[in-house]
Amino acid sequence: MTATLPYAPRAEAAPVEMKLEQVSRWFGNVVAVNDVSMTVRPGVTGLLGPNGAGKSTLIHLMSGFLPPSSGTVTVNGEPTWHNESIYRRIGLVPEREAMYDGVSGWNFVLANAKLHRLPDPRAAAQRAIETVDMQAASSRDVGTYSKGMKQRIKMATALVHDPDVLLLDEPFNGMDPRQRLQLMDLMTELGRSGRVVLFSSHILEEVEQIAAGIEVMVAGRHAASGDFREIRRLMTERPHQYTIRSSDDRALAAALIADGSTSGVELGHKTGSPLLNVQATDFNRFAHRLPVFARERGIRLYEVTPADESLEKVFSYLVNR
Ligand SMILES: Nc1ncnc2c1ncn2[C@@H]1O[C@H](COP(=O)(O)OP(=O)(O)OP(=O)(O)O)[C@@H](O)[C@H]1O
Repeated sequence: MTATLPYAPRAEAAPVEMKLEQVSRWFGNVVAVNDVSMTVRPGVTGLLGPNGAGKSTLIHLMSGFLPPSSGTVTVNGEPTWHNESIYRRIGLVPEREAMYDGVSGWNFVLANAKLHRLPDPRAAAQRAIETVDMQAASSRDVGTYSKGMKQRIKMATALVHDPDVLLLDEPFNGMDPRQRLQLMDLMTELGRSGRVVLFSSHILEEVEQIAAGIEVMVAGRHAASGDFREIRRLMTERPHQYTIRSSDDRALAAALIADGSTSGVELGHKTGSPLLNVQATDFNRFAHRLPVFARERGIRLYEVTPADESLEKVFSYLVNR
């Protein structure tokens, strides 16, 4: 993908702003998005959340292709739902999309340029294809593309009309490391040029690499918002559960209770062998004190395992704070 962007920067005096106000969306009894309010500004924003959190639904609501059950989504004050003038300002890269296997990449992008009724659809398609570095393969049928190539052609389709807002649903899925870096560069450039670039992911490290702002979604709700330092802090400051096996669990338990870096210590058994379940409230202190206690008391630590490190648990903590 090209390092220099062939698209003009947006005027700083009138920044693009996407606003969600108390947006909910339900499907029958399922509440996919629950009372979400947020403002997304120019630059790269990561929408982080576990599977099923409502990220795809939120992106479709933002794009104007899905109506909110309640609340509003606006771009600079104009509602996105069913608004043709706004469609020209938004580009969407969906996660799953039935692509016509028998159509060439070129024709796929060109068809979208025509749908947008661009004055010179061929020039627009050419520019978008060059931007994602797909010139060499553009005459081949989409059915012969790798997942990463399909992703790039979808990106070209979303860019063809030079949108102010680019929404990408899990864009790095199926990409190799080189393609991933190229896409990250392109997204960063688009963000720098004054565009709103929002992408979803369930991988914190991926989001941290390029997103200036992170919005966290869990179970349909907007759970947290901030830069990656704030989100990291929220995640490390939460109580941590550990399973410990040692040569003297009882003595270790007594020392930990007396110390105050834990809120719960419990002796237990798993598959016949004794263990200690610990809830550490002050993670840094606990990590520092545990080996000191063991050494002072001549206790051997056989195993210290985090019991709740799955991303789902971390996310659910953020929501239930
Ligand atoms: N068209 C639909 N009909 C019924 N339920 C839906 C529909 N779309 C989404 N849902 C439900 O809404 C919830 C949120 O789904 P959504 O796809 O938005 O989450 P997600 O965070 O994007 O997850 P994933 O990363 O797995 O796609 C899920 O419980 C899902 O089953």
